[in-house]
Amino acid sequence: MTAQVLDGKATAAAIREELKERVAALRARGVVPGLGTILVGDDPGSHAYVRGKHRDCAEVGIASIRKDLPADATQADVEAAVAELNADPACTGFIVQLPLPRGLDENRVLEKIDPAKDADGLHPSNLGKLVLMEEAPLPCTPRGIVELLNRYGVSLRGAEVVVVGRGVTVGRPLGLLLTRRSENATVTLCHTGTRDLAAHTRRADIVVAAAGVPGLITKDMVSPGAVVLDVGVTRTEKGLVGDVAPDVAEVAGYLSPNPGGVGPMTRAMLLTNVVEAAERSLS
Ligand SMILES: Nc1nc(=O)c2c([nH]1)NC[C@@H]1CN(c3ccc(C(=O)N[C@@H](CCC(=O)O)C(=O)O)cc3)C=[N+]21
Repeated sequence: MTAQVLDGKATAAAIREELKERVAALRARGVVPGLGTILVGDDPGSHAYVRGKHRDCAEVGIASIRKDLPADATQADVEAAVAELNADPACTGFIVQLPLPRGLDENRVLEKIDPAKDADGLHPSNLGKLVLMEEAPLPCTPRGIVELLNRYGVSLRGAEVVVVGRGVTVGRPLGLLLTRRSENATVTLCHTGTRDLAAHTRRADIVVAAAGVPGLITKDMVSPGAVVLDVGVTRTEKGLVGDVAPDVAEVAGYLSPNPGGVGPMTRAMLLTNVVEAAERSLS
């Protein structure tokens, strides 16, 4: 048996096609959605991600505004760039590319974003709304994971989901998303302090690997037919390596690969957040 691929690349392309129509409808009513990005420093990976986001915007008709700051930018410089995008009417949503260079306080920067323009759903008041189950922009990677499963008809209702990784951008918000009444999954959030990781993953209907540890999830840790999503990425000399060992495909029922899985979905959800914020501004 070999797992069916949860193709994030193709699914994201289909979502972009749908967004094109929504953007055209907004433009017809005089609203041009605009995504801003703030990028600090010269990490090649971060530059590649930001380039990709602007390319996606061009494809669907979203305007984009780019603010690139040097590696030696101060906290005040970054916060000033945030203030400019908050005040810019052409920017309907924006992100601060993470991680910021050492010495800059990410949480203090994220707090300065206008929550109504928070395209990443990472402002503390939007994360708070997720806890409160109030409507708010959702973090892009967790939302992309749920969307990918929905589009392949993988049911979350009552499913045992093991999330590996407790990061603020993936693991923690994903746990909150999956336990909403609309998803109704049962979530176990595992992390580096988990005593017996394999005992948890073997019981799971769905395993989400978002730890950033290359090859962490091996074949023996996955129940036959389970759904496995590889979210973690590590840059090595041999290229990008995910958290899921390749032979997991021999036992899993569905596998979201990396690359080609959740990464493109994350970008598609960023565009979706920008379009939704622009739609909300009309109603
Ligand atoms: N404020 C902020 N928001 C983010 O959403 C954010 C961030 N900072 N910092 C970094 C992480 C990482 N991330 C990815 C997005 C797309 C791919 C993606 O499309 N990857 C392609 C491959 C791209 C390649 O080859 O490098 C794929 O998986 O097929 C990967 C990773 C968003 N992040």
